[in-house]
Amino acid sequence: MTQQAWKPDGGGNVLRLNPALDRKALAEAFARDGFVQIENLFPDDVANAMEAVLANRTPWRTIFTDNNGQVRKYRPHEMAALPVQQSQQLQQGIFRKAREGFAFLYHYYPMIETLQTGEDAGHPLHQMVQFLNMSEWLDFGREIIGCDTVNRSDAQATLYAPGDFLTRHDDSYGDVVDRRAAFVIGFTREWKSDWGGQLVFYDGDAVIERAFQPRFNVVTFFKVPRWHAVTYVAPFAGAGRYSITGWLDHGRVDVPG
Ligand SMILES: O=C(O)CCC(=O)C(=O)O
Ligand SMILES: [Fe+2]
Repeated sequence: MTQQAWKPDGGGNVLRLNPALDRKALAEAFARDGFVQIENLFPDDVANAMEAVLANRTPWRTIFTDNNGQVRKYRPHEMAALPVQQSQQLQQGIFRKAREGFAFLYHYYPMIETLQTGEDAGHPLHQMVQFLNMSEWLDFGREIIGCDTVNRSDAQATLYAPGDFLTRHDDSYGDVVDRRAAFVIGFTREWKSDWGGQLVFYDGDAVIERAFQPRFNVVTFFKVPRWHAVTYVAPFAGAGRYSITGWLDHGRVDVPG
């Protein structure tokens, strides 16, 4: 598969990784700790273009668990059309579920699904998800996580806006796709720790092992299953938390090339 020029803003950015990453050292860190954080993942021009796409050109949808734990998805116009009373009821249901256990509310863009259906044809995130399924990324991921059999990136773009969260879970997803590692590629600049939105690792329910601040052009790989969460983004947060998140797994490769 040849790599196409990536032109989110009429420029000629070609999606590619920073060639200077010390893969061997990063793989050693992952093998030792079960996670690794990698700065400067993409060259600056790619990271900047990606940030512009996420901040300005992505038709974010809303996804959440309702009071029965059912996943609900809304497109922007559907969210906007909800009567105030109904949206307040939904909000209360989300809170009730989150109080008890697993629940979430965030914004997302399903890159694979829209690529398959032809929706938003030509959107730059489609090239991103194709890149995440090309050998440059898959070879890199296989080397970092020390698993040479993973054959797919399942991925989506996410925005955690003020009020968004994802409670504690472990990313296990049955045996069908056999996820080996999660990745979170951050495109968030100048975040303050008080704004929440940290990726947190837990030991059981009680001990916080580690918390990662949203950052720009930094990827976090972690071995799954592992208990983790995205903490509530404060109502006073001054920015959105933008990421490309996904898993390296053994799924059927169904991303059109
Ligand atoms: O955005 C993150 O930091 C993690 C997201 C996550 O855990 C998930 O989508 O399963
Ligand atoms: Fe997760």
